[in-house]
Amino acid sequence: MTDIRTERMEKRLWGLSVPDLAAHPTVYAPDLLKGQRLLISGGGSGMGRATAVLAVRLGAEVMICGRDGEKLDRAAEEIERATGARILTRAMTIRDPEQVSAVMDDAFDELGGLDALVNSAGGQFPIEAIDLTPKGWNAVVDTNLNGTWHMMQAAARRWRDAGVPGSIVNIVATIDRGIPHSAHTAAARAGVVYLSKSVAVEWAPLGIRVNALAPGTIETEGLNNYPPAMLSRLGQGNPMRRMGDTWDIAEGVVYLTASSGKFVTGELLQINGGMHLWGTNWPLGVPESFRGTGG
Ligand SMILES: CCC/C=C/C(=O)SCCNC(=O)CCNC(=O)[C@H](O)C(C)(C)COP(=O)([O-])OP(=O)([O-])OC[C@H]1O[C@@H](n2cnc3c(N)ncnc32)[C@H](O)[C@@H]1OP(=O)([O-])[O-]
Ligand SMILES: NC(=O)C1=CN([C@@H]2O[C@H](COP(=O)(O)OP(=O)(O)OC[C@H]3O[C@@H](n4cnc5c(N)ncnc54)[C@H](OP(=O)(O)O)[C@@H]3O)[C@@H](O)[C@H]2O)C=CC1
Repeated sequence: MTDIRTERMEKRLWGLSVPDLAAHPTVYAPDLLKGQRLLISGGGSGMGRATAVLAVRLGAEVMICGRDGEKLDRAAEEIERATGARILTRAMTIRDPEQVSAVMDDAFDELGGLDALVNSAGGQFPIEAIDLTPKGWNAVVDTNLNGTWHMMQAAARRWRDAGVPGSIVNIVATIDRGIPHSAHTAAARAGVVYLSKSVAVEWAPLGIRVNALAPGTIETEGLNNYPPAMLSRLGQGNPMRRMGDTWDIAEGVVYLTASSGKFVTGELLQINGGMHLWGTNWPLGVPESFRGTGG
């Protein structure tokens, strides 16, 4: 690890900044998304913000939403400064269907329609499943499963009513071997994956494609929600033995939404260094019974 990276990690400045993202090389042609309109939940930080930067760099118009209006405005200002592109922001929670409906109306009105919805809003807290309270369980399931569903259905209804196609990408998590110490989110994300596969079939006649993207451990400020014990082992929980970056995810989202993905629906794209095959994170530390077993 370089000294600069160590310093950034110690200051808990995870991941690529907006200027980094604005200058990052991309495999895509500059006008790939010209004329496309995207709504990105959780677009004020992390993977959602990286996707917003890549999308505007490729010519798209973007609205980002999340709970913290100041965070969204800060992201929009940084993006304008770094790329010259103006994006729209809306403070809301995906957990409230009425707020979801309002943001979707705004996106369709103010962007003049919508081509793609990217659901990057979500999160959880590490806990041993046996200690979960009903309130904690409900908070995580309501955010990650119900909230994502409200967004998906609200977009799909408007595409159906307008008789136009659309595309949805749901950012989930690597769930193939469960997520010990995060069973609540594993359950919710598994729900989103199979929800996505189900409506990919139901909505194909409407011209709506629905895909999921499973990130592994990705360097974002979201990691500040985790205990230092986990942070010191970050990146070891996959066969590539490193973290991914938000550009890995942003380019994956664009692959699925752009014409490159026009024959892809109901898919789960894993961008995780092979984490679905080997490795665990144990956010609260490796339990005694699993020590020395190689993850
Ligand atoms: C997994 C692999 C790596 C993944 C990395 C990432 O995803 S990076 C991205 C990560 N980014 C994020 O995760 C950011 C987004 N995450 C969030 O916004 C929240 O974590 C949330 C969605 C889970 C809760 O939303 P909310 O506003 O409804 O929450 P609230 O605060 O009102 O709590 C409701 C109840 O939940 C419980 N409880 C909560 N925290 C803890 C805890 N630490 N400990 C124990 N329990 C906890 C508690 O029961 C609480 O009720 P109480 O006892 O207070 O009456
Ligand atoms: N980083 C990683 O290693 C991994 C991340 N993930 C998941 O990927 C997604 C993106 O994460 P990442 O970019 O790392 O983390 P961030 O915490 O940076 O992004 C999550 C975003 O979701 C928004 N959000 C959370 N709850 C709500 C809500 N109820 N309504 C609207 N917006 C909400 C947050 O904004 P605000 O606080 O303003 O609402 C935040 O911008 C999340 O679902 C995350 O859990 C999955 C596996 C690994």
